Amino acid sequence: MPAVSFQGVAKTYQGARGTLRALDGVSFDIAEGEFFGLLGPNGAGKTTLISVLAGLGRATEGCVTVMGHDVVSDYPAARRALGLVPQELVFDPFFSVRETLRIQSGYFGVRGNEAWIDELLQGLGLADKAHANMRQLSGGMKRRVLVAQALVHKPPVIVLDEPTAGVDVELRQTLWQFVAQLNKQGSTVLLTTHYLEEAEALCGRIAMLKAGKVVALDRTANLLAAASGSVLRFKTDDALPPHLAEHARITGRMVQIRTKDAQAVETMLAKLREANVRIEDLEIGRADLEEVFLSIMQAPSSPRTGTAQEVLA
Ligand SMILES: Nc1ncnc2c1ncn2[C@@H]1O[C@H](COP(=O)(O)OP(=O)(O)OP(=O)(O)O)[C@@H](O)[C@H]1O
Repeated sequence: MPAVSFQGVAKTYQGARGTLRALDGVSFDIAEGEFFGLLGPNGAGKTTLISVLAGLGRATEGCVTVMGHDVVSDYPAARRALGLVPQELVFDPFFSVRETLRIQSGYFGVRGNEAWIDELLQGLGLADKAHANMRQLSGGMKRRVLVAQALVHKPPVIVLDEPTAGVDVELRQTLWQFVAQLNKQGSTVLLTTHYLEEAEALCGRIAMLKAGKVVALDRTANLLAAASGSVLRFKTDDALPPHLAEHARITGRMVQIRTKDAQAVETMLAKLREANVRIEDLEIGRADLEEVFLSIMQAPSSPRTGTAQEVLA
């Protein structure tokens, strides 16, 4: 039995400009114990898919289960199997951290879990904040409480919706250490993030969504291996001519250009010289997940799974 199963999931919204298909036939399974990444640009449908999974929104078509429980017909069991760390920070400001966690436990009918609450506070670096009122906490600390709150009932499936958006390096490390440990102990993790280096480091398998459709789904290692070729990285103060700039990823002075092979590197360097682009700190490296992601997102839309090679060719 998969930990999570999406079968033919579609979701439409009625807007001023007609019907929007936010999810369009999404089907995939996440096995028990996987650390699974769900990636996609803004508006791809990630949050919509997670809302359907957590029973916060209904799919227009299709079927979703968590640990075998249908999220509509068997909602309480499906919801209990899930620990959702939402994007937004919403708390009652008058309770302390420990009270907040006790109340959440009560919501799931869990009692006598003080030892686990202590473990959560410890693991998330909140031990000295147990008695602090929620309104006294910084944004980063509140986010830690949000994670603890999602885990009070020891759910077998943990869903993290962009948990590190705008949080500092220390919290990211605490969070990933803690979640990685839970995953090692058997928890299934579904993560959405815009930080592709996090997804590359943590996720065993990744699905990429684009305009409501799954456009890539494979083991992270296979996605990276399929991105054969190299990336030319250098710095420059000069503007690239448009015919070169359109193939480049430019971040300030840093330029990255994907090339197929060694011959293509030579050709690209010759073209840069010809265009009088002075380059500094030249490096030739392997494509990372960000490169893979961008090539897949730029490819013409047609759903493909397990065939990133074709998408990138
Ligand atoms: N309640 C709603 N009513 C109408 N349209 C909506 C609603 N919620 C989401 N949408 C639309 O559905 C599409 C998918 O949105 P969604 O929030 O799921 O994307 P996302 O992948 O989570 O994006 P982001 O990375 O920005 O969080 C978008 O076009 C969005 O504008």
